[in-house]
Formats: sequence, structure tokens, C-alpha cells
Amino acid sequence: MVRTRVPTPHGEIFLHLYHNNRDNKEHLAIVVDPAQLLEDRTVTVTHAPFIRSRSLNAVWPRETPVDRITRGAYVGRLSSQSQNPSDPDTVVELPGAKEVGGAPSPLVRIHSECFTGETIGSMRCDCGEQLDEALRQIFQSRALRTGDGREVIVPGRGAVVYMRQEGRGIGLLAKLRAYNLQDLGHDTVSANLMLGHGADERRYEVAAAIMRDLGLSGGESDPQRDSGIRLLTNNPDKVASLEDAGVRVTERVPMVPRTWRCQDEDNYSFSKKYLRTKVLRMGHMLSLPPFGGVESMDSSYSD
Ligand SMILES: Nc1nc2c(ncn2[C@@H]2O[C@H](COP(=O)(O)OP(=O)(O)OP(=O)(O)O)[C@@H](O)[C@H]2O)c(=O)[nH]1
Repeated sequence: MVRTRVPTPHGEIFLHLYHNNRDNKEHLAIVVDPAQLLEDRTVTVTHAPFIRSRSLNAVWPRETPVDRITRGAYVGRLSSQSQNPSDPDTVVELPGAKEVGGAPSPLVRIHSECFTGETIGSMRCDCGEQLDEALRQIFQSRALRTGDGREVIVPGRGAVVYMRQEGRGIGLLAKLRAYNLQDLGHDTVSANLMLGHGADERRYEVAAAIMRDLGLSGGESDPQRDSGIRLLTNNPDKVASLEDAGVRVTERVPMVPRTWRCQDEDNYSFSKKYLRTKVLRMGHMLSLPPFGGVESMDSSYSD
């Protein structure tokens, strides 16, 4: 596993790159945890547990300090406290302030690769905006009240686990073929089935393993410190598959498409069939907007 640090307009994020023995892909975790950057000691923010990779921090047999630095395990800039995943419970303190409780659980998005939506801005789907919106929400700070009545701003924290599962797992070439079938009038589910694929071929065991490695599975040995995660998704299969794989999801946070939030009917026309298919054929947990009319759905193919 390799980690690197990336400054962004929002702040800094850590990229963790994972290899695995299930598929031949390099999956990513995009980790937002301000505790990792904490150097200003006028405000002490510690979290329980830290979003910290177990496999990265483990010392490998016979590795030299240089080996550790190149694979990203060098953590010299961090405090000894923030390196220790068994630190005590979340405490947010200002000098003289009492303890602050109720810091929210980390916010996590399991995001599937979409070259067309994320890289070239295709409006056939909402994948690009979902990635941006997930990071925006993860970075979002919260105000909490201290025991002595003051407000403390707690920086947002969480992760995007970025899975290389292009086209719901069928790959880019098959997805482009599916687009051609969609242009002939079929919806996303039928197009996949006509190509001999499943409606959704994604699996989530590798994502769950990455979350376990980051301490985000809710499987901490001490239940007092185990806050579980809040998961950003509308997809019931994703929630069920992660829970089956041992991840404790304490809250599902919906992702409402931008065109629905902004009642942007013009741009909704590009993704209308895609979004309606998610709700009507894939069971995504969203209420359709009261505008945009009705697009005919395929019924000739079923799972
Ligand atoms: N096969 C196929 N895949 C698509 C299409 N459009 C986007 N995708 C892929 O769909 C995946 C995103 O999945 P979605 O079903 O949109 O959303 P989700 O991740 O299941 O659910 P949320 O967590 O609620 O966003 C990415 O891998 C995209 O590449 C399409 O028309 N056909």
C-alpha cells in the first residue's frame, strides 16, 4: 500500500493506494482527517478512532527507513499521539474549555469509477457531481458546544473509497456499448443485460477490507470507541453488501442529484432516464422530483 499527500482547494487529503488479491485493480482511499495534520497545539482535536491505515503503519520485516518513506508509511510530521490508534475517546478542547462530546461519525462514500462522468464531464450520469459533492460534505465542519457553553468548530472527516469498478463493474468498453443501446431507447439496466452482463456487477468485499484497514468498518475491539460510519449513498445494495461484509453503517446520508435540488429541468433532461432507472428499476432510495415528466422505462428485461 502506498500513501501520498495532496493539497487541494478544500484542504489536504491523503491518497492511499491499495493492491489486493481479488482483482487486478488499484483501488483508492481518499482520506480526510485533519487530526493527521495537527501541529497547532492551541486547539487540540483528537478523534477516536483516527482514520489511519493499519497495513500502512505496520512495520514490515526487514524494511529500511527509506523503504518505509517510499511506501508512504513515514509519519514523522505527525505527533506521537495522532499515530496511536488506541488513543482515548474524541475530545475537542480549547484552553480552559471542558470536553466536547457528540462529534459525528466519519462520513464515507464508496464511489465507483466513471471515466465519462468524472473526467470528461458527461451529463448522462451524475457520477462526477457525486464525487465532488461527497468530498464537499466530508470536508464540511460542524459546530459543537463545549461543557462550559462555548462553540467549537470541528473539522469534517471521513473518506471516499474510490473503487475501480467502471460501468458498475462491466468496464469502460462495455459501458460505451451500453450507451449505444441507450441511444436506441433502452435504459441502463436493459442495456447491460442485452450485452450479457448483470445489471450491476460490483462487489464490495474489497471496499470493506479497505475500510477495515482504515479503522472505518466499525469493528473496533472496544465498543465504547466504535462509532460506526455514516454512508453517503442512495443504493440499498451498497448498504446491504457492506453490512454483510461486516461494516457498521449507523446512518445512510442520501445524495440528491444537483438537477433535482436546483430544479434544473433543462440539464435534468440529459440524465433523466438514467436517474429514473436507478429509482424505478434499481430501488435507489430517492423520491422522484415533481418535474421532468415521465420517461418510458424498459420492462422487457429483468434481472
Ligand atoms: N453500465 C453502466 N454503468 C454506468 C452508466 N452510467 C454510469 N455508470 C457507472 O455507474 C457507477 C455508479 O453507480 P450508480 O448506480 O450511478 O450509483 P451507485 O454508486 O450505485 O449509488 P449511489 O451510492 O447512490 O451513488 C459507476 O461505475 C459508473 O461508471 C451506464 O449508463 N451504464
